[in-house]
Amino acid sequence: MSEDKSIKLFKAAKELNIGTGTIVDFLASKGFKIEKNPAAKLDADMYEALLKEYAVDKIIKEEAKQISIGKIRKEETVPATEKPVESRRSRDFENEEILIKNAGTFAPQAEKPKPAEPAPAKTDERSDNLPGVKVVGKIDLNNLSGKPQPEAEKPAPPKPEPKPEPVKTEAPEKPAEPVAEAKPEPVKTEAPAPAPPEPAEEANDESSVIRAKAERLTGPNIIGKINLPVNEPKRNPIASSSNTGGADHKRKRKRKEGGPNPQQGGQQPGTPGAGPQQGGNRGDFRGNRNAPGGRPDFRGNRNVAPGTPKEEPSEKDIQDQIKATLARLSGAGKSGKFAQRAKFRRQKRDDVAASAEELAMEQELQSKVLKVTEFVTANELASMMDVPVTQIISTCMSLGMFVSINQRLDAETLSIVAEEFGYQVEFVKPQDEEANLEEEDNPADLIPRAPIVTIMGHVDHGKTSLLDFIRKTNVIGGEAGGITQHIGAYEVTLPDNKGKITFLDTPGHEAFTAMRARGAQVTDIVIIVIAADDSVMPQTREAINHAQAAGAPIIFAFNKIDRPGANADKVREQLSAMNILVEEWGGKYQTQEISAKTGLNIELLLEKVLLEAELLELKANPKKRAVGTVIESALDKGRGIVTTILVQAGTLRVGDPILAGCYSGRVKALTNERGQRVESAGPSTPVQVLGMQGAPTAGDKFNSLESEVEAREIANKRLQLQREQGLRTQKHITLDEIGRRLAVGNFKELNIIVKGDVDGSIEALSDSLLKLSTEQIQVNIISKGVGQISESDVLLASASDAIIIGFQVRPSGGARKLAEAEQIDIRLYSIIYDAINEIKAAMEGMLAPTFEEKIVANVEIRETFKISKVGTIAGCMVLDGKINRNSKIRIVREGVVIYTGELASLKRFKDDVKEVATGYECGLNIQNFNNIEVGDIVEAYENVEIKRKL
Ligand SMILES: Nc1nc2c(ncn2[C@@H]2O[C@H](COP(=O)(O)OP(=O)(O)OP(=O)(O)O)[C@@H](O)[C@H]2O)c(=O)[nH]1
Repeated sequence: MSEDKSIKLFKAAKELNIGTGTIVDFLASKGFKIEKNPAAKLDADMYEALLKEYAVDKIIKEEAKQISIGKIRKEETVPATEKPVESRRSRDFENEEILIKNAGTFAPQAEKPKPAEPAPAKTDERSDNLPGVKVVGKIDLNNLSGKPQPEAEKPAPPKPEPKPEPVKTEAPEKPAEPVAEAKPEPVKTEAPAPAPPEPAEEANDESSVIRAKAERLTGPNIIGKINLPVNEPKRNPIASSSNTGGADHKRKRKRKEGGPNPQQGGQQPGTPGAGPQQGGNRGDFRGNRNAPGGRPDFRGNRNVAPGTPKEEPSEKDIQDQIKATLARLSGAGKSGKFAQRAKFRRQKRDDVAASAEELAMEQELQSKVLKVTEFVTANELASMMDVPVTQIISTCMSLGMFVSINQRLDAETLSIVAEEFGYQVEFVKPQDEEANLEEEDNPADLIPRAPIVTIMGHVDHGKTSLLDFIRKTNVIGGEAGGITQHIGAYEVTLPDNKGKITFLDTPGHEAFTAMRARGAQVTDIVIIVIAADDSVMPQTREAINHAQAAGAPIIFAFNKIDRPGANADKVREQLSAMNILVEEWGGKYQTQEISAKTGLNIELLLEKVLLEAELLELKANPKKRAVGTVIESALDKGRGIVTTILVQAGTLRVGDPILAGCYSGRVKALTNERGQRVESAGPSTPVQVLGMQGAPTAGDKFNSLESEVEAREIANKRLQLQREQGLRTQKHITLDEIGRRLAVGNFKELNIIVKGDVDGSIEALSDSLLKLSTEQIQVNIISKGVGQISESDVLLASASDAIIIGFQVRPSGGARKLAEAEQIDIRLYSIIYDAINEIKAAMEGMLAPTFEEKIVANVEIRETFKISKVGTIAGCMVLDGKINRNSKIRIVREGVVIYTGELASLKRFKDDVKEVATGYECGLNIQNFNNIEVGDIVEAYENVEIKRKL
């Protein structure tokens, strides 16, 4: 391998427009030994052999670049070229798919090379056919990049070509137009490129060789200016997958990618159908970035990417970059990916001064996955994808949506639009972004914590009694009085320092099912109360399901065993029928027979809870910033928003900045369930917090943060998202839904604004109201919140035709006046069921009434008289009821209705009367009906309006 005459494998590949794998294979078949390393050098013999074999490919490539199709045609050139073209074409068919894909853009160059690549046998034919063409060989593919490359010239010793790159750029564009005119067969499109190959000089000789087919290459040629192949990385992996001896497809791909890379890069992104401009733009964009980069290197093994500005990357560079690129492409595990990225960047820094940052950005941009939260605006999406926002808007229009620049798009639209531009969308929830809110635990800091217990069960089975009993009787060492405050959770200490248990005081009312479900999520252990004098009821099953879904161990408390009819075994049996086997029967579920009323065995029950907790090995780290769950939040007259939270880990202290749901704040004061001020609250401690700036929802995660500013920022972000989501989910109904409603007819909506004192009640009330929705009336809760009914609530109600329901809250003075002025209905309640019932009644009032037929009288016909011009007159007796002159009537003869109509007259003696009551005689005749007979019954009826019930 002499220094000067030798040429590196990748350069030869580039020059000859074939894959390195192909070269290695070919050389091996000719008895040459060469490594697969792209940096391996070929000696003169090898290169000559290659040249001989693959001259055609080279020529094709050159032709593609330099042909100005129009001229060529004029000059003719058909004869010589035709043959080769055909042979190529036939080969091309195999690659058709691939070619077609590229056709849109760089087809000309890329395709041409492919045909040549296939089987070695074919290449032979070509070389035979194209002896004259060989002259072309001298053209440097390197020039494609637009810069004359000295190296390129060197490598092509046989025919050094002075041709500069500019030729290439021009060539592609020109051909485009001619193609359109040319209108050769579609298949040939690719062929044309090869034909026109040579530069000016060669053109003369080759002109004969060139075929009209060149036309096809036209349109897409935008390529010319692009330096780097954008998609190369993707292709590369594919190409690389095919090793040296690979099948034809593989080679073909390689060629496409390898040879024409610079241009292809630009085109690839765009699908064939896509506007060439777009594709080209992107290509350029990326191309530039990638140019220096690892992509070419990635190929390293087989094809070194053409047009790499870098000089001879070292082995190590190549290997590193291959790894980095592979990692990027495979989207492998984050850590790996990041590590690779970092490495990749570092290398760049060394190799290409000042390009490190650019590279990082490039990589971000290369990534085809957009991480977005739902509802990014059209403009943001456009900038993320680096396309003009107008394109986003027009894409949306094509989807039938008219969006403005700043309009936020929902998840579905985002996905569709991004896909349209070749991107994938990954939705990131704000929580995900904030995953680091909680500090990591150091195992050494973990200490046991009290279990958190929820009591569930069917209505009236004794949950409240049990909670009350525990609350009242468990008094911490000597303190008088039990737990007086109801804050949604409380902690009890068992006598003799047996331990502590935290109870979630979730009511068992049906309307609170939603809350209970949440309760189960923070709950470690569930006590399910079943009245022993009753049986397993629907809500018992529901409770069991909730607990099992939450993966919480269950302890059954068979309550009311003080009652005579109590039969705990019957309940055990029913449980076993549900596949729940209690301990006494060999199962795993602990049970305890208790009486919540007398307090019997409750201590034993609590000990079993502790036992269960012991098995769970509940631990938490009290040393970190507090993390917990909101149990309840309420508006307190003197204190503002009072939030009960359950600290699950860490310690909450007065002064801590806090974040819960969409609200932030700073702990002003902490109080326990006894109303006592405390300075801090550790794991498993329920505590009331003053200082939140808004009322979070029960079940929201609670965090204490380092800075209040950070908390506020996150809260604002969440609030914004929530508002947007609320807006979106509120009033938007689908066309289908509208259609369905129209079909139902008389569809009505009842918009309600719910305000209340306690978050839990608001939730429960809202849920219950929503459940009132029927086919005819849709209930919408357009707003709900803790606090006084404000003027803005009234304005909202006015704007959306809503009524306002206040649960344990009152309107402000201003709101009251405004409501009067706006005629907004404000209803105030203290009992959830009252609210529900009244709304239900109101909804019934909204329903169009139905009419029911009511028979008001039966009249027997005793005599008939026929009077000319008047018709048949009947003498009758009112058997029952009262017949009215305006009543509708039916004639019933022997039990069969023979006519339905109206009275023409109703008389008592000779006088017209309005009505005749039971037991009186009367005369009547019937409109348009004279066929009445003695013995017929005239049945008078009315349609009575019946109010509909829901
Ligand atoms: N005899 C007897 N009565 C009990 C016992 N436990 C509860 N009760 C009675 O059963 C009724 C219902 O008890 P609650 O504690 O209100 O039942 P609950 O499950 O909380 O009912 P909801 O709150 O409506 O879901 C009350 O009248 C209690 O006095 C008990 O152990 N023995």
